[in-house]
Amino acid sequence: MAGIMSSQGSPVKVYIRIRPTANFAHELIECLPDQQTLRVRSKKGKRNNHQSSWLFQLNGVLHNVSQEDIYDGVARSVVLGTFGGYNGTIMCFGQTGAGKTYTMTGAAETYKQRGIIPRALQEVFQEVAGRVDHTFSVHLSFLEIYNETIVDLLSSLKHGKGSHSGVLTVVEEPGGGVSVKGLSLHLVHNEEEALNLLFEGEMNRIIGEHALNKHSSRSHCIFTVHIESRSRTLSEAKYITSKLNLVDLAGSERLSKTGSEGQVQMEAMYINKSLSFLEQVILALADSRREHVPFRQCKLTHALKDSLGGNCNTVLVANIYGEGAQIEETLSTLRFATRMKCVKTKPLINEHVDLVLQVQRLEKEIQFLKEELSMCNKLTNRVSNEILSETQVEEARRQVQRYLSGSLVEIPIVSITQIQEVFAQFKKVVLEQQTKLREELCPRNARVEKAMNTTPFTVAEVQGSVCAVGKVESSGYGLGLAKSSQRHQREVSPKPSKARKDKQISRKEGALSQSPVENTTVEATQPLSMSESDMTTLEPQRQDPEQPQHRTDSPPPKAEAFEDFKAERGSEINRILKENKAVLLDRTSQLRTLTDVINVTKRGLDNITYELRQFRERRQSQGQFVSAEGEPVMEEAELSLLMQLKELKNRYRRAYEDLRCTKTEVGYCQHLVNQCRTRLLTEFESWYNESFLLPDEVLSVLEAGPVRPGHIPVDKALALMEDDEEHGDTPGHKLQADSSSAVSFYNAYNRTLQRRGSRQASQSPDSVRGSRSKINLRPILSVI
Ligand SMILES: Nc1ncnc2c1ncn2[C@@H]1O[C@H](COP(=O)(O)OP(=O)(O)OP(=O)(O)O)[C@@H](O)[C@H]1O
Repeated sequence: MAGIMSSQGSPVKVYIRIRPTANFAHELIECLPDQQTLRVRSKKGKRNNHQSSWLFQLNGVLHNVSQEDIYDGVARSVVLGTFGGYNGTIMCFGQTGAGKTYTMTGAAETYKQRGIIPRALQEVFQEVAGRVDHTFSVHLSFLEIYNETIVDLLSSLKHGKGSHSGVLTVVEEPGGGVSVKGLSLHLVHNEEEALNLLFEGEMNRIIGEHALNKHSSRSHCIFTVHIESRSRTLSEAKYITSKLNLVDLAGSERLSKTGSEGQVQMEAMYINKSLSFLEQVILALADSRREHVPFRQCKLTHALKDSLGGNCNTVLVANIYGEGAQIEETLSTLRFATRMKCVKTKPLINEHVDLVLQVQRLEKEIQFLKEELSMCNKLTNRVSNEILSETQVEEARRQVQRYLSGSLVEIPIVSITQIQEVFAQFKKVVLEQQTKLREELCPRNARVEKAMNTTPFTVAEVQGSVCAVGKVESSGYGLGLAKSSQRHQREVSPKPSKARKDKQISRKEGALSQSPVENTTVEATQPLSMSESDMTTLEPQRQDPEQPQHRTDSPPPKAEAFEDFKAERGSEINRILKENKAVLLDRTSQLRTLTDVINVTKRGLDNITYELRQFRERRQSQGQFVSAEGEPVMEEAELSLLMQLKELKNRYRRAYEDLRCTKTEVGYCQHLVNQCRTRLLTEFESWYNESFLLPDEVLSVLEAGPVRPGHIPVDKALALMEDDEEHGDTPGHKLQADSSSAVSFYNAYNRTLQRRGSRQASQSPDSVRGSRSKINLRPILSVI
């Protein structure tokens, strides 16, 4: 048993209660105004020659005091002390008939005159009902010591625990206390049950009749209330117990006065003897020099051992007569009371540890520590042989879902395998979200994609099937060149492009003045791939006055040709590009707006958090208001801030989610724009080369092969011509002979370029530069 000492030692409190009488001896007994001192004078002074009067100072002199006031003034604090874990003893001592039983039990006939015991029982159960944070168990026992024998006054009742049929004996307990072995303990749940037991025990008491008292108690009685309380809120295994001993001692008597005979006389002898031992014990306890206290001399002193010299709050009520006839016994009682006042007890809280609960708690802790250790080992060694069951996997999935939805604050870590599963579940969710997002985005960009898909320049087409030369695609814009016959027909088309017109004029002029070979030579000396300076200036190619006349057959300036291309041949891809750019612009602007919203919301969140922190700090320094229900009370302003914070957090989350989606859209649109831009440039280049740079001979060879003219770099195509000339063969013959292998070569070459081009297109528009030919596309890029 653990104990907490309330003080170094507290003296026993002693009160005097005077039995009311019509013949109060005012000349002998005087209650002084302090209500704590009693002056007693000796009758005629014949026995106490040296001193005719005595002053007895006690804790209170109670004269003409009601039963209620006696309880409040004498007993109440002791009763309440038991709920703090302190044992308490209230004891009535005095001459026979002086009012001990009246004080302790009261007059059974009148409710108003009920004594300390019934009032204490009422108080106990009121407290039990009021202390909802604790559970209580209340047991009662009731014994009498009659002729030096301990009798269980409740042994006739069933359901008492601890009783046995043998002799009841006082036994010492390990903590220094005492208990009565074999005494029955009765669990009671309410005041009524407790009073029933009290009355039952009272009925079993031995009552005798003599001259001074018709209903004289012939025994010492100890009514004990045993209280055990456990906290409902604290899960600790600790609990407290306490005992309230309510002792009604048998009255001292002078046989000459009581006129007792026979049985009653013998009882009186036992009573007087035990009271005499009690006096000796009190003398010993009051004398600090005494080492030995003779508690064991009789059953009464032994049973009262811890009430007198132990850890109790002890109160003694000394009952006296107010009549002159009993002054000798009154003096004797007052002397006993004065000695009792010198006795000190050491009240302790009776705190215990519930061993069963303690073991359970420790087992739980050991289990927890084992798990923690195992986790630690796993983390350190990175070892995990565990395989999760389906239920565990499902649990991990549910935890991740709840965590993402916000209904779970954190996912408890159980094992490495569980952590891995949780990550796997997170990955699953992310992938699902990605797919969903893509599906959501697709309809928005379907229009653009559809347009892209309808155009002929798909990767599959480039890499796989190749259109016949001169074949014009059925949908979208045409690509490649028409057969030379058709080309000539185009010359008379109602609206020839400017570039085409230049080319036609130039070709016509060349045809008049130059042989095909010369013409080819001129073409070869002219830069086939535009130099950087050419493209940077974007100036139309001026004819050098020093150069021969045939130089007039020069291609139109690229920038100009590009404008023509966009207006005609490349109009469809150009339109798509424009649309994509518009969508991109729109999404970028949305992104900017959302970023602004997020930044503003974040600033708002920071401000409110700062203000809330100030509120909290102020509250900590000034104290927390608490409502009647014990709930912390918040100021209206702080509450409003909290609501705002919640709202802002929601807004922030929504905006962030939108931002994420819009960012993805922007990335996607940017990709489409890049793709269109690259394609426009690539096709322009092919068209330009074929329209203005490749000689008709090469074109005619290409027309016959499986590759489209636009897919062969112009310098390579011309190189074919040069090779043929070097070998002295007729160009037409040689080209036709070698065309299949050359075209295969360039076809493959072209595919590689296309693959690289499409890769670069998805990266950046600039990276397209130089991928297909040496033509610098930067100026055109800057235009589009
Ligand atoms: N303060 C009091 N007010 C009214 N009646 C009292 C008071 N004290 C005692 N009496 C009455 O005196 C009578 C004797 O009292 P009581 O039985 O309590 O004495 P006692 O000290 O217990 O005697 P005993 O030691 O013989 O048992 C009873 O009838 C009781 O009602």
